[in-house]
Amino acid sequence: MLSEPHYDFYQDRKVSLVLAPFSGGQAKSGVEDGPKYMMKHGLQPQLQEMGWSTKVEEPLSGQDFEKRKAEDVSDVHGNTKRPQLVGEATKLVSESVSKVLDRGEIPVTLGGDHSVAIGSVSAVFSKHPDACLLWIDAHADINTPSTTESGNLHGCPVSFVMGLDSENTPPSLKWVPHCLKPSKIAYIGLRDVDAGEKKILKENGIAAFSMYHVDRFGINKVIEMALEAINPEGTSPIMLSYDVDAIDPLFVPATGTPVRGGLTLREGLFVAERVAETGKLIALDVVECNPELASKDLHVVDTISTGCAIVRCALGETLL
Ligand SMILES: NC(=[NH2+])NCCC[C@H](N)C(=O)O
Ligand SMILES: [Mn+2]
Ligand SMILES: [Mn+2]
Repeated sequence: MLSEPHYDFYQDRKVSLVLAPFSGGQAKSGVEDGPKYMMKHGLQPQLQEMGWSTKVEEPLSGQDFEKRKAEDVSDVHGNTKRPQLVGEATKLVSESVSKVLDRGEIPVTLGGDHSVAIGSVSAVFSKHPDACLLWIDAHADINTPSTTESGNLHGCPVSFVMGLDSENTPPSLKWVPHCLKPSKIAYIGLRDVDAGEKKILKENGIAAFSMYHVDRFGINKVIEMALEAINPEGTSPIMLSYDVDAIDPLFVPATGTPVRGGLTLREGLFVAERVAETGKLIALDVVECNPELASKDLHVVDTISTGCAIVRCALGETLL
């Protein structure tokens, strides 16, 4: 049955864009330019046009993470790469998102690679323990320091906020609160999940909807099943952590770990629209836009305009 759309979280229409130009969660350069490109594309005036008051937070300004990434090869812990950098950057992001929430605004964290979600998710769930999390991604990003094969921490954010394998947490990430319960996260768009991650998903009974489920049931049904799993009463605030590689590389080519066979552009935007319709959105991440990986200018435009469209759709562009 179709329930009436309600927009209680949109009454105030206040948003803060939290710029998180950080690439240390993976090896490639360029993903740190995501926020700059999305701002240049006009995201802020677009949101203002929609009636949102829009502030900008830059928690990483004045830091030299990119320089340190290039120079410091000794920043490793076990198999994980650059834990010191990731620990510092995500803590700054977390403090910023926390401040935004205290002001009663919706934090929109613009990555950067997906490790920045360690910061945003930890802030949101510390403040709203009753919240639930929709993770839209080709990947599960739930590797632990023990299971990660690449050592890239953008493949691990969920395990840190869940406190999995905490005995192997690098010291620099010990500040991260274990604030997310396995019953409060659902995935949509999965199609490249590591063997170790599959085991974790199964053992913890995590709601995981792959591209198979999207084809089998259709995107609307999948979103409703995902929300039913993590938010059965329909009353919880919803955080949306959106990795643009969930959408097929035909539409979003400029991203670091593209996987074919993804969501269509419309399916991808529909997820954001459907969350907007609940009126329960409290926080949003849009991550992994890497303009440097485009092989032609049009690919930059495709990728960045999709990133901006996800933000607008999640904030009700096509509904209000
Ligand atoms: N946020 C992302 N794009 N993550 C990709 C992760 C890929 C792989 N599972 C890894 O752990 O290295
Ligand atoms: Mn991904
Ligand atoms: Mn991801």
